[in-house]
Amino acid sequence: MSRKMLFVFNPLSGRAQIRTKLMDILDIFTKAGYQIEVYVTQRAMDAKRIVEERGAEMDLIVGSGGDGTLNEVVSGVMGFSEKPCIGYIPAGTTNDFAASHKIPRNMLRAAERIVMGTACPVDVGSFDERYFVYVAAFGAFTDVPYKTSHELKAVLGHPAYILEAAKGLGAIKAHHVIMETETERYEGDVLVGMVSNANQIAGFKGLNGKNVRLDDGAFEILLVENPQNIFQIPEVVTNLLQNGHKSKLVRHFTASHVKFQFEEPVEWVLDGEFGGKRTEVSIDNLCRAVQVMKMTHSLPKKS
Ligand SMILES: Nc1ncnc2c1ncn2[C@@H]1O[C@H](COP(=O)(O)OP(=O)(O)OP(=O)(O)O)[C@@H](O)[C@H]1O
Repeated sequence: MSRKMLFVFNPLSGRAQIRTKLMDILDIFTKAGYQIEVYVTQRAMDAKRIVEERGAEMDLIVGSGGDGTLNEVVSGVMGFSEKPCIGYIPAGTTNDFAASHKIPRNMLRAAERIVMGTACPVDVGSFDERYFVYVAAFGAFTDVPYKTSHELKAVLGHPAYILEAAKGLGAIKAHHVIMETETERYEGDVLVGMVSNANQIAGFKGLNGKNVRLDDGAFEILLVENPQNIFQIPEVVTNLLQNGHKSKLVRHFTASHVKFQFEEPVEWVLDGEFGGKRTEVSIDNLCRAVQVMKMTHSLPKKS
């Protein structure tokens, strides 16, 4: 009997390249013996809804789009007691999740790896009643991915983020934060905070350490403290972009559970999408909560 697949994709993600790849992707899945049900998302939260409605019957759920679409697919399966495996074909602008998990950006190669791959456990973050697959963040520039228009991303790709970030330069402000993990307490004024399970965030590799384990039940937490004067800014930037260079203003923690408190509601971003405003939030690492299809051995290069 053929296996059932739900294939959900965002037609607008990134540069909308799915339009020229769709036939070949479906061909790869069909040849691998899948009976495919296809859904084209029409708006935000559509991917999560369709996964909740149809996912329980499936052997495999494949999502294609940016990190926001993957977030919805994963959020959709979290309610199932027996979760189907997930496959992911990156089609967004930065594709941080794919980079962290070594999923190829080439859509056809990613599709081949789904059908030939092995189900590998991956941690998921719970953020109150929501979920994230690689990062929950607040503060300066973290809103850039969802504030940048699809039209600009389609034309410029990643540089569209830099243009959007430049618009926000004048509005940077620090938040007074109390953070508690299972072992540590921190209080201070913070420009940017990131709770992540990733090797790449917003296109930057190694922000939260090198070779981060993605199935160990632990988050890497980064807090950038408010510089006392403008002369400290280059030091902070060097620390963030060059792994290994140390700055007292960049603090790193590791934890499975973390709670944040702020003096006023602060906007959070989950996997590049708006995550709501919170004065308090509780974040937990759900160790190995989902299985994602990945290649555990290398494929021969095609001529
Ligand atoms: N047909 C659609 N029209 C408008 N928005 C959509 C549509 N389908 C999905 N969405 C929403 O668009 C948002 C962003 O999608 P996604 O992350 O897949 O792509 P992207 O923004 O191009 O990628 P990236 O985050 O890498 O820039 C998600 O919240 C998703 O739910």
